[in-house]
Amino acid sequence: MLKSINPSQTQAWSELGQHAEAMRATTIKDLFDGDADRFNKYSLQFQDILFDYSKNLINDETLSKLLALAEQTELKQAIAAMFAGDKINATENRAVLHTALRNRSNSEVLVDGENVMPLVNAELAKMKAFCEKVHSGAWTGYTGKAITDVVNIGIGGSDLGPVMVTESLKSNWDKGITPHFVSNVDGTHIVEILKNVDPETTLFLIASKTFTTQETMTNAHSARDWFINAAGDEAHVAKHFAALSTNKDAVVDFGIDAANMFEFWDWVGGRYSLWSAIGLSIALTIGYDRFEEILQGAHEVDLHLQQADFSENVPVLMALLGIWYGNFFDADSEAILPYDQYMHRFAAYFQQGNMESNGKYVTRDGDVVNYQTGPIIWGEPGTNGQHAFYQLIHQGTKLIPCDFLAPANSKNPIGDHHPKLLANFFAQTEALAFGKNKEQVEAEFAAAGKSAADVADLVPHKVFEGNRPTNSILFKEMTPATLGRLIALYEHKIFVQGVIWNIYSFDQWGVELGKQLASKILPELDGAEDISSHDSSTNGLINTYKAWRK
Ligand SMILES: O=P(O)(O)OC[C@H]1O[C@@H](O)[C@@H](O)[C@@H](O)[C@@H]1O
Repeated sequence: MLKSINPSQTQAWSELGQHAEAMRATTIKDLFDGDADRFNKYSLQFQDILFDYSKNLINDETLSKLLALAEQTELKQAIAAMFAGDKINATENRAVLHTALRNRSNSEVLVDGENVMPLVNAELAKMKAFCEKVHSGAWTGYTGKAITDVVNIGIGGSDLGPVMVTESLKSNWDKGITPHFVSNVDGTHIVEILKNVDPETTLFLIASKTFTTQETMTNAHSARDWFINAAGDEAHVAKHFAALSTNKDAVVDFGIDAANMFEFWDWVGGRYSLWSAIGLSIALTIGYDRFEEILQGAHEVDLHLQQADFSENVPVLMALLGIWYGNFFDADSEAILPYDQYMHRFAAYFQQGNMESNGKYVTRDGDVVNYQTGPIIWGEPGTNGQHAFYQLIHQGTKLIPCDFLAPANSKNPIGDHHPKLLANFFAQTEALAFGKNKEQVEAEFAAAGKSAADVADLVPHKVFEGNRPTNSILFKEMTPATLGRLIALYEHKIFVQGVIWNIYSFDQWGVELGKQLASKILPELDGAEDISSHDSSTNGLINTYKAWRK
């Protein structure tokens, strides 16, 4: 159990409040003007990743107060508790040990007195053996052909991680397997995927921690019906369906052989599960060895979180910077902007990671918080975002701290695409920080031969205030290990913030009410009679749907 400490009642919090007032009087530009060494001071290199946080509205005093907040909210103890297998997910009475899944040192990790590493290692060995069989062609479909397509059926944490990782590592798809992902209960999703795969060469992975999720079970049954219809015999299911789950009974009830089940455990949260059997679609697509490299990269970050001084601890700094803007400057969202087309689902992945983890309004004591918790996360790959929503980041009325991410080396280095891409990354962070003031705008007009009087009306529209904070995360190139590191950095940022905000980051009760109401409404959609059991809006929507449906 983590101790409940109200961060807003710490000394550091009140000092940060006063300090934020003082910092409003300065700008990022002033801070750079006053310190030629600012980049060296406020950037860190972790393995092949450069984390530059110098373009933030912070100075040494800010950092020392933020670090004091981490200390006063007992972050160090919380980190130790998580890695030790304490049941820090108290509302579900569970340990939080996605870190054990990637514990490449194989040191003992105890849950209820039992070392879980033998379980983890056995499941990894099973995944490895399965990948080898599929890749070598030893595992065949019902007509003796090798598998060419894998369809992962899952939603939320059983979908977003595998989608994001396989897309990010698309340059490593060299095993002859094409992955597909079905998540939405909208029949369109599965129907469109099934149009492109051949039952003889397709393997379905039913990915669900609980194996009860409505969307996944509905899609899994439709896939099974489609398959049996083509194969003509239920006995062939064994060669084409595997399950990734914690719920063996439900897997067997569904008709999947227990031998084709890849297991994980209740101490793995759904949105932290890509490191587990849920990652099987990843391992099948890029190869098991590369999957292990992802685990290795993440493991390095796990060690870094535990061992590095907080002043040099990348995830801790990322978390503290988020708290600085969210709690002391009222920022309510953060943008994640990867300048890497392969990372196009990275922001979507961390939408779940952040918003399901830290979208909580009660403290660990059950009291309503008196401060902001988890930010809204959003983002699209650069440069597309530049031509869509950056206008608001540059000149809107909202403060939006942004993370810019990019590989120094492209997997597709054609022509001058990559220098152009990176020039945009660098230019955007520069423009956001330093802007363009009135004098600069006027000077530009003057240089173009325009008189001050003629352009006076236009000038305010062309001024960029600047002072928009960004982090820059530059890495050498996208490799499985690098991706593992990047994901783990963001995961731990979320954890650190949850500790400081005194909330439970590893439950997700907020998704339950909608599920309950949907199962109540579903039978009401049968038949033609009008419904009157809800409020007038819900009744009106249901009854209009019934009247309109063909
Ligand atoms: O993996 P299963 O159990 O199908 O859950 C899938 C998803 O369900 C949602 O309701 C959330 O709770 C997510 O955290 C979870 O990842």
